[in-house]
Amino acid sequence: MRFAREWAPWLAEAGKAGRSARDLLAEMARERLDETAAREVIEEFFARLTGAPAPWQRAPLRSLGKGPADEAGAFDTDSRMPSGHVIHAVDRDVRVLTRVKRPIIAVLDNVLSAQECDRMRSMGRPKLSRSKVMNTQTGDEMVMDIRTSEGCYFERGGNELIRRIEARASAIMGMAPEHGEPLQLVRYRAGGEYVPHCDFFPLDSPGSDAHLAIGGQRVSTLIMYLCDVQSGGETVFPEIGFSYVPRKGQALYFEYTDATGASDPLSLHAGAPLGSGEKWILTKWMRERACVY
Ligand SMILES: O=C(O)CCC(=O)C(=O)O
Ligand SMILES: [Fe+2]
Repeated sequence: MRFAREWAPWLAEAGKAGRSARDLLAEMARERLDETAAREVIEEFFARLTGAPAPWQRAPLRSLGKGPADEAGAFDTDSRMPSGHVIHAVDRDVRVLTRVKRPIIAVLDNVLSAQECDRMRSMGRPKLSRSKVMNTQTGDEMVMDIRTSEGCYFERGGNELIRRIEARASAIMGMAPEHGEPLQLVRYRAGGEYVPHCDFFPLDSPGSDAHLAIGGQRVSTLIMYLCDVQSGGETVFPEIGFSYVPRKGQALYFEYTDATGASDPLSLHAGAPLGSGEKWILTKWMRERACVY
């Protein structure tokens, strides 16, 4: 392919310098190259010259404000979430309590009323079944020990309450509701957990393809907490030593995929084992494009 040949000398230099695939993509984007074409060239370069897949997800962990990640413009973009201490989320003023710069995280208060939390739990209770996770090889959803909880989905726009919560989530996350996956409800019981994982689909796993085809990569997550938790059950970000203790009506927003499609490995997170009682969460994931199911 002539196009790939033109880029070959530059790619060879970049490869020797150990630059990551996402740095290369960001530079090609600045040169106004079509993103799909650029990704193909990068994939082909790594396959031919190194015999390995392009290291999209193996970006080294760098400190903020220093190093090639920032030169390439990665992760120094502003959050999609509106700025300011209060977000006017359609029918409710949501207060920002805490922000983390990388990975982008915000702790949000007053996202749901106590009655809304209770109603979502009672709507979901009869529909619960064991939670599944994606098999990275096949893309199938499977029950696995790494996620010990029960859950269900609510059809998008399914009723007035769901529409209200979806509109609020969309305002908080700065993405149109059509980019959202259906809301997912999860209940953990004592001992239940979700071991450390990233919410974005790994680009080097064949199982991701079918999921990426629906609306592209996941870009951000909003976890809404439907009850207080007595012990354990924190949402933990082990790479940065950050831990959030669930509080009814609050939410945790985090964002991990930038405009070039690069996803931040520092967004690794977990639902820590629950000590006693129950933990209920309601989650909205946003995709790069409108998701059509
Ligand atoms: O339970 C939690 O605190 C985290 C849940 C989570 O990460 C997920 O459902 O993807
Ligand atoms: Fe997650």
